[in-house]
Amino acid sequence: MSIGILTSGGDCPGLNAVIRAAVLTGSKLHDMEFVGFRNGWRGVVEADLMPLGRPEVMGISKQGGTILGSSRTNPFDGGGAARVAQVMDENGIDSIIAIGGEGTLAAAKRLTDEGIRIVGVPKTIDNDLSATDYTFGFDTAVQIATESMDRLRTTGDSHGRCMVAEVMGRHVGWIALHSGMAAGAHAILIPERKTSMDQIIEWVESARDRGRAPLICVAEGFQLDTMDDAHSERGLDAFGRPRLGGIGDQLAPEIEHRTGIETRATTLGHIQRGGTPSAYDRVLATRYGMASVTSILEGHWGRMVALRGTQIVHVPFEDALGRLKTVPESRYEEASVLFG
Ligand SMILES: Nc1ncnc2c1ncn2[C@@H]1O[C@H](COP(=O)(O)OP(=O)(O)O)[C@@H](O)[C@H]1O
Ligand SMILES: O=P(O)(O)OC[C@H]1O[C@](O)(COP(=O)(O)O)[C@@H](O)[C@@H]1O
Ligand SMILES: [Mg+2]
Repeated sequence: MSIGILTSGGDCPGLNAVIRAAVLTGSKLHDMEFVGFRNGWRGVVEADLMPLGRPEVMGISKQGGTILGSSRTNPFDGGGAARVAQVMDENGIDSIIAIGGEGTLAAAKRLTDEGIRIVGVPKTIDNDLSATDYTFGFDTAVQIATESMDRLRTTGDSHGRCMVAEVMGRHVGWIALHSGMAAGAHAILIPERKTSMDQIIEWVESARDRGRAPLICVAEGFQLDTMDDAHSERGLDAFGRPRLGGIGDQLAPEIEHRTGIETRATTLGHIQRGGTPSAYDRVLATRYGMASVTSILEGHWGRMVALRGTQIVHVPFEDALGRLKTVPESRYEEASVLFG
């Protein structure tokens, strides 16, 4: 049995650990063979394949990124299910493990509905996919953001400055909430909760009045209550979505102007997505990779592996689509008790 693996959408640490685990489990225990599709769905529609045996996956679980490459290609722009079936047939590929976020899984669902044998592995650094408690990459991003804010604090303390740290989080504030709590930020600003400038100033001044150098953690998708859309000044991505980033730079001068505290903003950006995955992410990714092989053996087409508590389960793609896993109000209220 030959299986094709692809990684699609934005990368995150842990993708290689999924690939390694699937290849090792499948080849060791079940006599499966694997090939890699290069650059997500693009490699499928363009029949751009690479060998994926044990030598190719040796030692890669600690490597960031994806050895297969990624893209935001839509397979329906390149021939859809008919083309995918043709490429699989010509290369003797029985089924596909698609590792990706809600976009990748939406494409996978449409292809599965048309008879292509696909199982999914959820991927998002933002941790916003429904139907799974956690996705790999998130823990690493939170760790990097926390360490970065710890560093911003020492320099902020030295100069008595207000430091604004902008973290990833397009639609949801999980990275901001967790890293902001871990770093003891004086305010955490997330896309789920529009907030007024007056409120932010109150938190900043309260921290300053207690002799602290204020630290603000803001998710890139955060909006002030006066904004209609998330801040974007960098054009559109390949899928036509606004590239976010820069809300921290918007807030900093306003905070400085209104409080008189010298304020500096740092956008962490892709630093959060690069480099070696945390141990937690490697374990989760490895378990997902192993479970995806079970999915194939049991013919769970149109389903993805997911984490429920400590168990790996298999859920239909549609459970992960349509509705994002946002930060519940109660989690934000809990954190906000310590703001200011
Ligand atoms: N509804 C859809 N049908 C088919 N392809 C889709 C759909 N939504 C997204 N895609 C394709 O999947 C790609 C990956 O999705 P994207 O949102 O960029 O990443 P992720 O999989 O990480 O969410 C998109 O660029 C697009 O080409
Ligand atoms: O720079 P890129 O690749 O367009 O991606 C940036 C976006 O990807 C994200 O990290 C989301 O990625 P996920 O698909 O992993 O959830 C956002 O936070 C960010 O806006
Ligand atoms: Mg997406």
